Amino acid sequence: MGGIIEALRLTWRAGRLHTGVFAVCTVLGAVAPVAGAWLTKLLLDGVTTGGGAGAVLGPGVALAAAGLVMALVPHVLRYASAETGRRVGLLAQERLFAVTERFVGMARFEDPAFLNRMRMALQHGGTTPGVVVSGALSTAGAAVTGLGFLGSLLVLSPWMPVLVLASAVPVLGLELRLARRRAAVYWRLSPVERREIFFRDLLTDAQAAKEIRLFGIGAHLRERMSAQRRRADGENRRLDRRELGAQGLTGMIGAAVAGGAMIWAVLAAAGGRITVGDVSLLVAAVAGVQAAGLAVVNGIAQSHQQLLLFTHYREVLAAEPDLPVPAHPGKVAPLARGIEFRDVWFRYSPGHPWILRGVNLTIAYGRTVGVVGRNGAGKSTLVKLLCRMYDPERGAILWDGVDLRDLDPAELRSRISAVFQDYMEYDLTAAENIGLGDLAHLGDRDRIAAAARDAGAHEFVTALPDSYDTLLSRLFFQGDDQEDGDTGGETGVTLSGGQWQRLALARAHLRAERDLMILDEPSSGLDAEAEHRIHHSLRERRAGRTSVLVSHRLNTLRDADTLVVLADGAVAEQGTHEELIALDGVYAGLFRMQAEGYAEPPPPQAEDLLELVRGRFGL
Ligand SMILES: Nc1ncnc2c1ncn2[C@@H]1O[C@H](COP(=O)(O)OP(=O)(O)OP(=O)(O)O)[C@@H](O)[C@H]1O
Repeated sequence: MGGIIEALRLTWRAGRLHTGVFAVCTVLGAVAPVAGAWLTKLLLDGVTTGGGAGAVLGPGVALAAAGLVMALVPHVLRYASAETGRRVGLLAQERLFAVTERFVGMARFEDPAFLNRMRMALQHGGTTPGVVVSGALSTAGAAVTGLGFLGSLLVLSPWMPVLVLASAVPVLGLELRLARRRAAVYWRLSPVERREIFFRDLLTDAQAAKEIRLFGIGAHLRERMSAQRRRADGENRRLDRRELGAQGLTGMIGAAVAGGAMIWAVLAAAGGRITVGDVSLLVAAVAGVQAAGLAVVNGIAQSHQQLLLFTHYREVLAAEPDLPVPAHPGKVAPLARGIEFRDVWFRYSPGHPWILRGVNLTIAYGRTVGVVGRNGAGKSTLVKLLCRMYDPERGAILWDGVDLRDLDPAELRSRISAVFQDYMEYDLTAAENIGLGDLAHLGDRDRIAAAARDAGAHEFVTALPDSYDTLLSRLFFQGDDQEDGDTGGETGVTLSGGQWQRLALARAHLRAERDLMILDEPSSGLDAEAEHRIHHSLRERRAGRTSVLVSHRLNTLRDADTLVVLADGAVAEQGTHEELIALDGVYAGLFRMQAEGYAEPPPPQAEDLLELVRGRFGL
């Protein structure tokens, strides 16, 4: 019931005028057929009883008017219904995405069950209200038509309406069962369809195209995509067959009732018990009641099915926050003392292994902390916890002594600038790619260019065809949003990996005056010269600022105030570069290994080369 009320409320909010037009047209469309049948009877009786022109003129004109209404109403109804659908769809989508923005952390976006529900909510949240409203209105309209015809039948024979109504009861039961089954199948198929979409996107993705071609996995992926489709088709086919059987049965019941009524009417007319007009009325009434009954049943069944699917939309809207936020969170003051990890334990879910097992770490105000560790040691996890994308399971992270959980997450993030390891590449212009780092400066070209200069991006951006206005995408046409979608135009350009990374850095630089700068592998894709230049500018910008740097290139972290080595979920070593080298532990080992790797190898001897060639060609 709550679902119906919410669906109706959503429709009303989306467009009162269209909902009103919808209702009025439904009533007109419902009354017109009954009026038409009665007017036809009056007309025929007027002709057969020889009442003259006066007896047929009135019903004739009224019949023409009813015909006009019946001709116009479906078109207006279709428009009102489509417009209501569009408005409700937009409103429902906006509400859904507003809810996802309220999720403070990332866990929801990594939860397959939630993603399934979200997909169902997106698919049905916008359509259900329209279907329910049109279902309710057309059910009400059909009920009016049906009652009108039932009354007409009652005038002709008392048992006829009972017979016709009785034949509708099993139909309703069957349709409701089918509706429930269909809703259950949709839910069951949601992950299957998400997988199919995944393979479909992969097969048309420019980034994936290289590997797909080189590894020759196109047919394999296509088969996996088709397998998902076949599975969904199989379930839908079974359902359609059930529906076919059920509807075939109900159709036969309806035809038998209509045929019986017709025979009775013809015999009654032959016996002189009813007039020719009565026969016409009876035929129209039986067909009308049956059509109305079917419309009522379909309306109820469809609304029932849609309301079952609508529960996903309601559940997403009612979803609890993923991370608790106090009703009156504390203000986030500018960082003055520092950030402290106090015995932080973290795993991604109770089913996942512990990633951090009691991390104790202080990031003092104005200092740079470099974080080092092997792949999977938990460095990026630490960074995400620092931005409160997740909460520690035990222990706490303190901002000047205040637990992050007691602070307003949006305010906390407004004090942080970051380049994540998996930074975004937005299919937008170069200026927007940088400007998104600080929306307040999205239109400030000077600041954007300054941030680009600091990140070593200005030169290549100004060399692009439209400089900062160049669209960095091969998915859309330049200026796509102003032109017709398929008229073509200039395609955008795409950047190299290192160039994208510089843009991500520029985005972070745009908000560089924030209290904390986090750089997770900011130079992994840069050439040696760019890396050198960028680290030089980072060093200058970082001076006196609090920053956390994560990198596997240990020489870029050498001058950090503190180096922290993460191993086995905890801080294994901590100190300056010199202290850790003197300690001769994990860091010293890693540093030596890299230094040796960078050292010039001895020139190969002729004998070595010969050996290599022999080995390669099996000589
Ligand atoms: N969203 C996630 N859900 C579940 N496990 C995750 C998630 N993200 C990371 N992990 C796991 O957490 C561990 C630590 O990952 P993390 O990305 O923090 O490591 P890292 O030290 O940054 O590694 P790298 O040097 O390779 O970047 C890994 O074992 C990884 O599989």
